[in-house]
Amino acid sequence: MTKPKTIIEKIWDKNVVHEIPNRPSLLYIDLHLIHEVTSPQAFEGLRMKGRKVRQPKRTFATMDHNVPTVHTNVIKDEISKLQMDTLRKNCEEFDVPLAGMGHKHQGIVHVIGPELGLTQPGKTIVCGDSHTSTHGAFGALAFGIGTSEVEHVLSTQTIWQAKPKTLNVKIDGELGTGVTAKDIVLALISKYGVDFGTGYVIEYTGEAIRKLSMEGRMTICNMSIEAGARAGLVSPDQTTIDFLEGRLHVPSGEEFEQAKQDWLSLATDPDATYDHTVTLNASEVEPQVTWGTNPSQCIPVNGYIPNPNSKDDPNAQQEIKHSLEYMGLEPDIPINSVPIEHVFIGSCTNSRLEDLKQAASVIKGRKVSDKVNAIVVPGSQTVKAKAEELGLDKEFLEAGFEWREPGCSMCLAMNGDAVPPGERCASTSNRNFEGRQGADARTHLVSPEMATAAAIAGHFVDIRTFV
Ligand SMILES: CC(C)[C@H](C(=O)O)[C@@H](O)C(=O)O
Ligand code: SF4
Repeated sequence: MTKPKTIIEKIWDKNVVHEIPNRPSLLYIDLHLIHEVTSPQAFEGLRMKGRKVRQPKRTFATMDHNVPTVHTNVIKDEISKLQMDTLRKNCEEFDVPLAGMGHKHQGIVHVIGPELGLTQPGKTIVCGDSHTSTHGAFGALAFGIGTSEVEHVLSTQTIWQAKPKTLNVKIDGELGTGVTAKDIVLALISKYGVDFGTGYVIEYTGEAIRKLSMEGRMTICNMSIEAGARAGLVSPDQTTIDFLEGRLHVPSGEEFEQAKQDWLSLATDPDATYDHTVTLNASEVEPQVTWGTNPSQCIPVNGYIPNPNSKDDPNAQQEIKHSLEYMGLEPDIPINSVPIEHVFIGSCTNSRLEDLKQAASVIKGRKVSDKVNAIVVPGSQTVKAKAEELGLDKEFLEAGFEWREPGCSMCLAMNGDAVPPGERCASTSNRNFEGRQGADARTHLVSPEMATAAAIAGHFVDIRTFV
């Protein structure tokens, strides 16, 4: 009998093209996603060496980080404009398909890959972007790469990669009402820290993961990188198949039936073992809010801002002190008493149709507080169009939210959508680092439901009692 394998090992074995003992292996890449920020030098490198893109059909580009989210054709920022113009020129010259600004499939790279069915189980997927881990939700081995590696993949369709260790993150139990995939991943990082995944590829297992929609699985895999992991994935099952069936780049008819069997056979074998396992009980997870400047500095919504003196270790004390200072927070106060000035619903973590539906469902005829600026930024043109078909745009607009064009937007403020210095934002994105949403901006990561509730109340509020 063959040795039982995890999905990670199965994909690895299928895609390795060359192995050298004790050295990284050469891995074949099935899909290379591209955006405007990390690709210009890579294409320039090809040009200088007189090379072509090896597999243009396995390459797909979009524009996301720099696109304006207000309706305009004019990009004021010189660098943004240059990056976008350069991507367009490069895609034309090298024959790479592009869903650029104005294209009906444009959107955040990690939203459109799955949406168009480019992301499929068993694929190795890379992109010059750390949140490429999102695609792992489909049972793909998907990870971020640097710009020099982007050039390597463009010219060879391969990458040198050390075989990863495997980490089983087992999440059993049932999620309570109002508690979401976002709360699971924040609680996980809060429990185990921002580096428990270092050196590993995570497989998320357990009954709570099985019950999640593909959108919820994407939210969790998206933040694998915030736990230090190279990638995070979920073994494919019927939920995966149902999501993919009928999508633009997914085969149909007989071919789909065959693909389905292949995909399901990739799931981790029952007796496979991992290098390490950690667990979380979903029934104990409460709605989460980050209070600090990394995603592990996180507490349940009814919790209190930590006091540095609660720690014995001087380094831990200093870390809390520093974060509190940046965040302008006093220790020991309830987080739900903290007023906010901004709400951002968007990013590759939480800007899919399901996220927007869930965020809108909290409104119930109420209005955004007059002290809060709240924006909703759909993850893609497709999400935007579908949301508008459902009338979600009107619900948000009537409540006092702004309804914007798709892109990364206030997740990292590269396109000019920024939180002003010293102001506070409840954000559905994945990073609360210093300066992330603008110079001296203060970010609190939450779920889409919690973001809407905060927009209406003007401060954090427990979604479970906000009826
Ligand atoms: C700009 C890009 C390289 C960056 C990343 O790699 O993640 C961005 O998407 C982010 O989220 O910080
Ligand atoms: S939405 Fe944010 S996290 Fe995602 S790719 Fe864009 S900038 Fe990075």
